[in-house]
Amino acid sequence: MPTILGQNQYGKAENRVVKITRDGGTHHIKDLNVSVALSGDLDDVHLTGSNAHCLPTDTTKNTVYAFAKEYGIESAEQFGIHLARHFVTSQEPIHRARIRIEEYSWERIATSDANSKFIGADDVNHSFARKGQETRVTQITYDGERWEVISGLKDLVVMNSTNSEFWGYIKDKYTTLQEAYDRILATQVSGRWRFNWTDDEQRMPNWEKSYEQTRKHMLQAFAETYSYSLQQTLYQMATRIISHRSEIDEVRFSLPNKHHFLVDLEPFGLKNDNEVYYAADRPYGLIEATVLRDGATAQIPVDMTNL
Ligand SMILES: O=c1[nH]c(=O)c2[nH]c(=O)[nH]c2[nH]1
Repeated sequence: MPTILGQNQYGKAENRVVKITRDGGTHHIKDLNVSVALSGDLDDVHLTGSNAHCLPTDTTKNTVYAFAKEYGIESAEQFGIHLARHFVTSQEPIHRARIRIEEYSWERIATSDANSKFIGADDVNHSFARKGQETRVTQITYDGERWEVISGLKDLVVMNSTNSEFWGYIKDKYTTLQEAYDRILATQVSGRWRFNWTDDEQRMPNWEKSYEQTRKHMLQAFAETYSYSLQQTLYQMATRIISHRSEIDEVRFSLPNKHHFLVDLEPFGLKNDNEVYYAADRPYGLIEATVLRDGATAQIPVDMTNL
């Protein structure tokens, strides 16, 4: 049956590129999800099996990462224009390039006054929280006598662009992971904290203030901990909450390790000096733990932080 090839396009979708620009101790992040769609003189590719006009999608991916290094990412628009122009002007069969970019915004985590006395101002400029993500959650249980209030948040994405190492771990015959002495540490925080308020007669916490302060202490601990593992950072985040918020006796975190892998740019003659990363989606390490005030008993269900 005769058929006619209609509109067609191809390219690599959802290239997750993270570019860190280091201005002394002050780091700037551009975090993009870049999708490339090319079209042009591609009939033969579909009809005959000849790939003579086909620029591999793998190459379009590499171009995204190489351009991040070579030209930087001033804005998503500028970056997209650069890419689109490149594909159309460098490859004769490619007549049209459509670049779609989602940009994820990050804001700096304000660190505590106490901390800034000990470290230079430069040192606190590498910790970020992703904008517009988190959901605040709470669960209230009452049996006619006692109250249990467990509150928390989920989907708060945070990143330290330095001050994270991971080395000295077990190595067996299946271990390929390279030790890291300066890596990105990023996670999507899901946390729950249990209030010790159980009784109508006791003074009720100021829930709004408690949330705001708990969130603040948690973020400050994330930003201020020089980390040797996400496990260690988790413990610091929870401990900071318990030591500053007397109304909270138990904290549980579920922290996916959002891996950022350095892109190998050497095949393109470029040196990647800890600048251009591939933000991997899955699999991810999942680090979970409960931290208790001394004398308290664990009541937050193990699986609750995964909801
Ligand atoms: O902070 C980390 N903790 C781990 O347990 C772990 N495992 C791994 O492969 N990378 C990391 N990073």
